[in-house]
Amino acid sequence: MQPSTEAGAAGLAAILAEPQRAVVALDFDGTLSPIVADPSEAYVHPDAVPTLARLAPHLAGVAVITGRPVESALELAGFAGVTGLERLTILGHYGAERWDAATGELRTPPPHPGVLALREELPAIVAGAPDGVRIEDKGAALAVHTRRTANPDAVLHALEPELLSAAERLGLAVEPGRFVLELRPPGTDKGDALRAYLAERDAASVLYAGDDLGDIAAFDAVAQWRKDGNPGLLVCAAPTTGEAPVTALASRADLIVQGPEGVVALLGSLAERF
Ligand SMILES: O=P(O)(O)OC[C@H]1O[C@H](O[C@H]2O[C@H](CO)[C@@H](O)[C@H](O)[C@H]2O)[C@H](O)[C@@H](O)[C@@H]1O
Repeated sequence: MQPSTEAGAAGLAAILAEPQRAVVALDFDGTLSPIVADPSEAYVHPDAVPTLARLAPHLAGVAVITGRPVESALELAGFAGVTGLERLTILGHYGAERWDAATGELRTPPPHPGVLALREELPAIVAGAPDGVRIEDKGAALAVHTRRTANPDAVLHALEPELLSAAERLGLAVEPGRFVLELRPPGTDKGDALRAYLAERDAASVLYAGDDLGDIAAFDAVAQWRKDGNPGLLVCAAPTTGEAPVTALASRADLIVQGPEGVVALLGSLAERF
């Protein structure tokens, strides 16, 4: 798998030349985990964990940067206690939460009062919505999903004004995604999470792979990292559901792969080079 851009080729070359200074950072849903109708029924690609376990020991670190709570990613993927993943970090809730395999320590933010209030209000907001609308209670955030409705785009669009107004009133950030609108505490995004992780690992190169709107901030962080003279590789995991890829990712990616299958194949091809 060859990057289609010079910058991407330089990023890949740097990762291969000095893997012990490279960070691989990955989104979860749509990137390691195939998109399914019900978030609670998500699963990781069957080869994802073994492939990461082969790759990670050669690297400065591997981070899963996700909108999910850490515990959800841990439970769905079974990352804990896997030999080879001792240097894995999960940055959940867009970086507000953190778990390190090395210590098993989970750091969670205090509850945001806006989320506590929204939890009470949200059932009334979605009460008149068509069948198939689901509230996902993520603990530190709440998301409204429309994938299971007859017209997911239109239903999300119709719910948007009331959700945006609740977010503004309660001091929450709005995080759009694939047939989902999430209301969450402000203050961090995947770009902030990635920048901090790269600095902490003293990384000299980075590969970031993502598929959804929440990953744009991480793409921005890698773009800035490259402007600062550091090599990086941007990978877009194109949806395998028939949905269009996120333009802001696909148009800037050095490499476009097909969903988690393609991401895992890429990671496997890297592992084989070390
Ligand atoms: O940052 P991510 O790891 O990509 O998480 C973003 C959101 O992903 C999940 O929703 C998405 O995946 C679901 C399961 O495949 C799918 O049903 C839904 O339509 C997608 O939007 C998750 O449920 C959210 O909490 C995450 O914020």
